[in-house]
Amino acid sequence: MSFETIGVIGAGAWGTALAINAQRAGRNVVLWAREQDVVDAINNDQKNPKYLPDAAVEGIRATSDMAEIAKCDAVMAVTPAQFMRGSLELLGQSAPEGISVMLCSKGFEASSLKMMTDVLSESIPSAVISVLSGPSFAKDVALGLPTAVTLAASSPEEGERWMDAIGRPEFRPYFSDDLIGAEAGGAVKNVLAIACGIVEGKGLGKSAHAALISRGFAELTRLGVALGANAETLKGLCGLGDLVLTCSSTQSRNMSFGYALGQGQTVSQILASRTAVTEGVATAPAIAALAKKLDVEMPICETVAEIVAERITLSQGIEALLKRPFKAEN
Ligand SMILES: NC(=O)C1=CN([C@@H]2O[C@H](COP(=O)(O)OP(=O)(O)OC[C@H]3O[C@@H](n4cnc5c(N)ncnc54)[C@H](O)[C@@H]3O)[C@@H](O)[C@H]2O)C=CC1
Ligand SMILES: O=C(CO)COP(=O)(O)O
Repeated sequence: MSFETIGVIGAGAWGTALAINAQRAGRNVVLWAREQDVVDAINNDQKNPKYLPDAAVEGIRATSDMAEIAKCDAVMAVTPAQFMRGSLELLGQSAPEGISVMLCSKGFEASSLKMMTDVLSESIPSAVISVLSGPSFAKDVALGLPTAVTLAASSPEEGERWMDAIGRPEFRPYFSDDLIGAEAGGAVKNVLAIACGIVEGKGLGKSAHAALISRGFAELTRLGVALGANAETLKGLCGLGDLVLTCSSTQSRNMSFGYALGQGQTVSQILASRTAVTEGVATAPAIAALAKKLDVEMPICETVAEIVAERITLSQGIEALLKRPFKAEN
C-alpha cells in the first residue's frame, strides 16, 4: 500500500519544507503546528512567515489537532529533538497500530541521552520507524533546489513506500537499512558545525576549518559505530555529506551560532536573538556524556559541550585541543 496522505508534525522551517516537497510529489499533506498563528497563516495566507518566510505553502492544510495527523497513511515527525517525545506521545494517543513514522529531526534527547528512534519506540511501541537525514537546508528544499538525502527504513518495502511518496527529481532519497547511522550522523554534525563556526568566527583559517571537519568526521564515525551504526553509512549523505554542508555555510543555525561565539557574543545573547532551534546546543552535552559512557574519544564534541555550558572560554577550548598529544591518525 502506498502512502497517499502524509501528516507532518512540526511547522518549523524543516517540517514546512518537507510538507511542501511532499505536496509537490503529489501527496495530500496535513501539517500540524503547535502555534495557532502558524496554523492560521498557512491556511489563510499560504505562508509561514514565522519559520519559513518567502516560501509559498500551497495546497497544504494546517491543523492543531493531532488526531488528524494520526488518520494519515504515514507521518513525518519534525519536532526539535528536545520536544520530540511530547509530540510522539500526543500522536500515540490516537495513532493506529503499526503507524509508519519517519523521524526527520537531528539530535539526541539531552535528559535521557536517547536517540529519536528510541524515543519513538518508547512513545509508540508499534510504530514502523524510518529516518530521513542528509544535507538539506529547508530553504533549498522549499525553493525546489536539487537535494539528496539518506532515507533509512527498517525494511526495503517500507523504504520503497517512502521513496515513492516523497521522492522527486529535485529531492532524491537514497535507501539505507541503517537507522542508527542515519540518526547519529545528523545529530553529531550539528555539534561539529558549532566548532567549525567558532573557527571561522575567530578567523583561525581554512586549514584549521578543514582539519576540524576531518577530525570531526573521525569522532562522528567512532560514536556512530559505538552506537551500532555501519561506518559506511556515515561516509554517505547523512554523515559526511551533512557535515560538509553544515560546516560550510552560515545558513546553518549551528554554524552561525559558533560563528557568533567566535565573534565574541555569549551563548545567552545568541540564543535570545533567534527563534530558530540550534540543535547542537542541547545535543552537545548529550554527546559528551555518551562519549564518556561508551568510552569513545570525542575531544572536539566534548570541548563544544564545555564551551556551550560556559565552563571554559573559547581560548581555553582551542588551546586544550591544540595541546593534545600527537598520535596516529586513525
Ligand atoms: N531547518 C533546516 O534546514 C533543517 C532542520 N532539520 C532538523 O529539523 C528539526 C526541526 O527544525 P526546524 O524545523 O528547522 O525548526 P525551526 O527552528 O524552524 O522551528 C522551531 C520549531 O520548534 C518548535 N518548538 C519550539 N518550542 C517548542 C516546544 N516547547 N515544544 C514543541 N515544539 C517546540 C516550533 O513550533 C517549531 O516547529 C531539528 O531537529 C533540525 O535539526 C533537519 C534538516 C534541515
Ligand atoms: O541539518 C541541516 C542541513 O542539513 C540544517 O542545519 P542547521 O540546523 O544547523 O541549520
